[in-house]
Amino acid sequence: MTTRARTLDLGLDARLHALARQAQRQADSSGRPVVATLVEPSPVQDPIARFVRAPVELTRALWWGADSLALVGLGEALALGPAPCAGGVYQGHGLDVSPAEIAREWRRLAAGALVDAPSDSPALAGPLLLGGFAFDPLRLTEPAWRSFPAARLVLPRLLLLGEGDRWWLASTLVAWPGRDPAGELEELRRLRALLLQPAPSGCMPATNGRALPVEVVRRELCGPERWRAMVERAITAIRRGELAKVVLARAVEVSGPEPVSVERVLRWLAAGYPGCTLFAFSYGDAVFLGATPERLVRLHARRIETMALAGSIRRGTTPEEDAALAGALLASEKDRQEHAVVVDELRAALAPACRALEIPREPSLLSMRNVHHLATPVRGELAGDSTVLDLVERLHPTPAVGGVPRAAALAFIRSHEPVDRGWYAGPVGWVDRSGEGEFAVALRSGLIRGRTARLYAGCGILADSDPEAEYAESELKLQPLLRALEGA
Ligand SMILES: C=C(O[C@@H]1C=C(C(=O)O)C=C[C@H]1O)C(=O)O
Repeated sequence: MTTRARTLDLGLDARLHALARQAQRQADSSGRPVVATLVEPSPVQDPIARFVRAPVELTRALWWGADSLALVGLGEALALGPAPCAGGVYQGHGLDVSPAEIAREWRRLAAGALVDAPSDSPALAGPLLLGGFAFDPLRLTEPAWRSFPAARLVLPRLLLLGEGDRWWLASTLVAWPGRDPAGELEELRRLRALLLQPAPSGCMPATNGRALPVEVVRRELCGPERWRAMVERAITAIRRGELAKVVLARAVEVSGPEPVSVERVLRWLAAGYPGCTLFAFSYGDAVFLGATPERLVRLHARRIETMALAGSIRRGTTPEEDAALAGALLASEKDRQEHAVVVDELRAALAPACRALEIPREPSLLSMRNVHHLATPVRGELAGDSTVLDLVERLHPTPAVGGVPRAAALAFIRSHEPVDRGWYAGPVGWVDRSGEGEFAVALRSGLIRGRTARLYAGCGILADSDPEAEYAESELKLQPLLRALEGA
């Protein structure tokens, strides 16, 4: 057994070496960086354990979709987006890099990539970017978001990929023109040795437990008074015809005497919100994470899938009350209108990029542990050669998180919301080397740094919205993370 394992390792090492040399030759002759990835089967992994137990100074990413695709990115072979200043901090974040610009850069890199993969590995097992974008690149000014720039898509050195019970490991290096690849190879070897130890088991129960056990202090960053004033201003602007809909968000900060257990938060969310996409990005000293019900866009086998998600109501405490509330949401004129605005915008944004769009006429109900939503799936077939990043460029921000008209809504949010959204409500996801992938809207999310977690939630505002009711709705949307932190 030992001999076999050693032979296998030596074989892998030789293949990595050969790949690095070939990449270096290609980089030297083309004058451009060349990505090289080696894919191998992996034992079954616990994605949350892999994410949280890697050294904190490493860039780390986790994506665990409702369809059970799991991706864990560790380390950074390369990052696309604005370059950081000293200490990994982004200053004067005006540095806007759009999804389409990232798409262009990625196309070039992916086209020249060298991949050594077993024939039975899935197409997306290879070089792949994981990351996301700020909600509004023009607004990123608060120090809380200092390690999260307008855009950051990372090509991890190590990528663990799981589909059902099959797992793969992709090890990636980048050969730079005129540079010796030995350093890159060495770093990759070091990480493999460090990270591929079996994860210690039995440290953490699969569910339960509070992430901030005692004496949790809650601080409103946009309390009821401030919220009311902001919503009333929005209603006035809507009645004046300056905009049709705007989504306004608030934030709370909770802190305790000890650092937040990111592992507990993730396990709580995974157990409580199985229909949602679990995501987490650890950059510098902060982790942005959440469990979102909202897909921004998925591109797979040239099929586009997105959804309109808008219109919300609380869950009932008895089955009868719950059914009555669901019925009331489906029948609510206001929520239907709020929802239709999103469907119309998705249709308009996607029509130029699609051959045919399938959109049901009636919304259906999507129910989470804390809320019911109105949802309409939107599907189509890609007409041109757009990547999923180009589709993100077309769609973000949808009126489910921005508003209509888009520019007026963004301007309103920028000048009235007291708290910088950072990556909340921005697109987060992944793109593979063929340009396919998936992005979600980073809702039901929070930014965790040390002992403090900052949580966000928002609501769509129309002419006849009621500030108190919307405040209560935003409180519902804070529940998944609040409960994870404070206990149920
Ligand atoms: C803005 C959020 O949610 C969005 C707004 C909704 C609404 O106004 O009904 C529903 C779902 C989301 O598209 C949030 O969760 O923070």
